[in-house]
Amino acid sequence: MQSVKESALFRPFAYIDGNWVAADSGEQIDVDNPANGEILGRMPRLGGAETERAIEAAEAALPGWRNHTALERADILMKWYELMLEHKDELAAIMTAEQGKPVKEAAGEIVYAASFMRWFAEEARRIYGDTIPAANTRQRIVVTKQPVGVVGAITPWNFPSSMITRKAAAALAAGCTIVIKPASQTPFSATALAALAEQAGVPRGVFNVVPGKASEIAKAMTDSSVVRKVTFTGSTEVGSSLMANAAQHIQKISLELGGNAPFLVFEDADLDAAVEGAIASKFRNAGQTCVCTNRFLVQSSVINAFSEKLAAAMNSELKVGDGFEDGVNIGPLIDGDAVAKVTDHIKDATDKGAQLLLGGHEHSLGGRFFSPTLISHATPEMKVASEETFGPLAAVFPFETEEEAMRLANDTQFGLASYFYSKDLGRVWRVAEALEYGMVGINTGLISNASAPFGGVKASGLGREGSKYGLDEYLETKYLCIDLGTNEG
Ligand SMILES: NC(=O)C1=CN([C@@H]2O[C@H](COP(=O)(O)OP(=O)(O)OC[C@H]3O[C@@H](n4cnc5c(N)ncnc54)[C@H](OP(=O)(O)O)[C@@H]3O)[C@@H](O)[C@H]2O)C=CC1
Ligand SMILES: O=C(O)[C@H](O)CS(=O)(=O)O
Repeated sequence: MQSVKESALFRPFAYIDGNWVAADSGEQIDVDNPANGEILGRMPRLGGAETERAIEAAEAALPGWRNHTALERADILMKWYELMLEHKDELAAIMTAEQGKPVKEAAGEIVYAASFMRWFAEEARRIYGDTIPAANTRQRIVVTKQPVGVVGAITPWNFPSSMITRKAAAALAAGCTIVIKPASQTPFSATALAALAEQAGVPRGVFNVVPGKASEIAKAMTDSSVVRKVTFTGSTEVGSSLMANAAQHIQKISLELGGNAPFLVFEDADLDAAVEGAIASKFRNAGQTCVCTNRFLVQSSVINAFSEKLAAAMNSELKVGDGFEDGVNIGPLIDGDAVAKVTDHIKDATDKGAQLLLGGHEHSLGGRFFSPTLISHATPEMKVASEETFGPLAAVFPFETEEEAMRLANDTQFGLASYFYSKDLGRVWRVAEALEYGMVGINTGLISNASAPFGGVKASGLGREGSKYGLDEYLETKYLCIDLGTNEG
């Protein structure tokens, strides 16, 4: 396989108004490979001035883009979709090199990322309005939908492609233009998408990528009255700050933030299915997803059987290593801070009485590799109960009754994803309705897809991405009141 850097999609430049540019200051970001710490490449480190220029370009491109027909926008998104699939392996290799996830998983993310292009290409042609019966014969009431305008987006490192397309595809389908700041640890996946946007015929200025100084770029976005919508995926603390700053110009805002997902196993669950779902929901991206299970809550009568089955599955199914190595399904964590956080959560739990059943330490490969870890006898006093680990740590907490399970599951500031296994129909409805989360996986550990509304409540964010609801985030509703006058002569 050719070196990642030899790919025509490997673009060490920002992308503004259809031009590939460096930073005004000449500054660059060193982007390393999490598997070995080697510098993969350097990306321009842009600041506020360049971001303002990108916003101007997006503003200039807006009339032309919003005046394309929905079919024309849909066709361009479909071309972009086809190009992503055509270049799936190149895009996956770039992602594995900068983010670390196993290349098969990276290819899966490219397919997932592309699915948002297809989904919103289809939705673009179904942006409907209403006519509403007026209270008198002179008037006609009409409701239309129009694009909000220029969008500012900031995206995370853990899904470097799909977190961009989940926003950009919806924005462009609605007729908006967009300026995107990718995570500094994974900017090459973003500029690779820009290279394909060009080939797909996305007009200059419609899709812009500004890697660089997060605070400065974000400030340029929220200080601008031209930017009418800010959309963010990342930590709750950053999301909260963006929401406050978006108030300056009453910008619409969407936030996909942190999580603390419970995974409940009731006594009537299919334990083998629950273990399969546990592996899927806990260890995807080495546990570095906001919808990963953070707490396994297991009814006492089945906790030993579940824990033994989960330990056996982790032992036999999980292989740690470089994401380019065949058979590896647990890559390195993104950086040293991530390793330190997992280590801290494990030590805190065992110091407070948790029992270590598997792993518990950095992997023998060293660096950012971490052994998948299982602990039992976890309690609410432990950090892992209230903080998002964002790594390969499975913590098992016992409960006795359904009521106790609900109390434990909802005892968190977060409300993004949740999961539970039960075959009792009455319990399925009671628990699904009682869980205070935006998303509930029932007898499954994998819930993410473009046709469903992804998002959370409480400290996990605002708004939904994907599904028909994801398009509404980029539309304004306009009410037309038409007076036909009298019909006397
Ligand atoms: N709900 C969801 O889908 C997701 C939620 N998350 C949550 O985010 C956390 C980990 O992800 P992580 O990427 O580290 O989160 P961060 O919030 O640190 O980073 C996310 C993005 O925000 C940028 N950023 C950092 N500081 C600021 C700032 N002060 N103003 C504006 N933008 C800023 C980053 O830029 P730079 O890289 O240059 O620092 C990056 O592009 C976890 O809590 C996780 O749960 C993460 C991914 C998805
Ligand atoms: O950032 C994330 O964690 C993603 O939203 C998770 S998913 O959409 O791939 O499930």
